[in-house]
Amino acid sequence: MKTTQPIAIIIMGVSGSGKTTIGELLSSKTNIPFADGDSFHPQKNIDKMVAGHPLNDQDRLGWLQEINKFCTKNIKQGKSCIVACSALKQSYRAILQNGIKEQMVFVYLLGTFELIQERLGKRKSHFMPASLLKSQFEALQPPKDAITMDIDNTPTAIVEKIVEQLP
Ligand SMILES: Nc1ncnc2c1ncn2[C@@H]1O[C@H](COP(=O)(O)OP(=O)(O)OP(=O)(O)O)[C@@H](O)[C@H]1O
Ligand SMILES: O=C(O)[C@H](O)[C@@H](O)[C@H](O)[C@H](O)CO
Repeated sequence: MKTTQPIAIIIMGVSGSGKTTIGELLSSKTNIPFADGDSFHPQKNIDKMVAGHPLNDQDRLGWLQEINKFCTKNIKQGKSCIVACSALKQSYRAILQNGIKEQMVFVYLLGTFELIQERLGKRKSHFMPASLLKSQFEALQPPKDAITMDIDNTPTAIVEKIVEQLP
């Protein structure tokens, strides 16, 4: 990292792409605090996903606004933050960036359906069912202006590459 200005780093990608894993490791390497976007969901969103139903734009709106508020608060206080958030559509990323576009950096975790399905199959104790992966890929609009990382690599190697590319 080169910048001395505060930045909000959003680790994005479909469920199971590794946002929490990579976000936590990046946090330990950079000393920038990590927050999991999952913890900003209202209970009704969690219940819906647990029941096997994908969220729609309306369900995600308030959640994305909360994450934008959290990032804005940090930036205003002069602090950087790392947040894991699927941020699947361009319109969602616009909500996240509202008022802090220049200070927000997206890191996109790119992987195949097959690889992620396999990882989700092995993951223990998480509310998000693997059956929702197809809907995640259907909603996904890959970003053009993100630091893009192939997830078919070790977390350590991925995080090293992210650190090299951060502004
Ligand atoms: N680079 C990697 N190599 C191998 N396994 C990985 C890698 N990244 C993540 N995993 C594993 O894949 C699973 C999914 O990762 P993780 O929970 O971090 O994804 P996520 O994007 O945060 O998921 P969700 O959006 O559902 O919260 C976990 O079991 C994790 O240990
Ligand atoms: O956008 C969405 O459909 C959801 O927010 C999910 O992606 C979850 O937040 C989470 O990442 C799953 O664990």
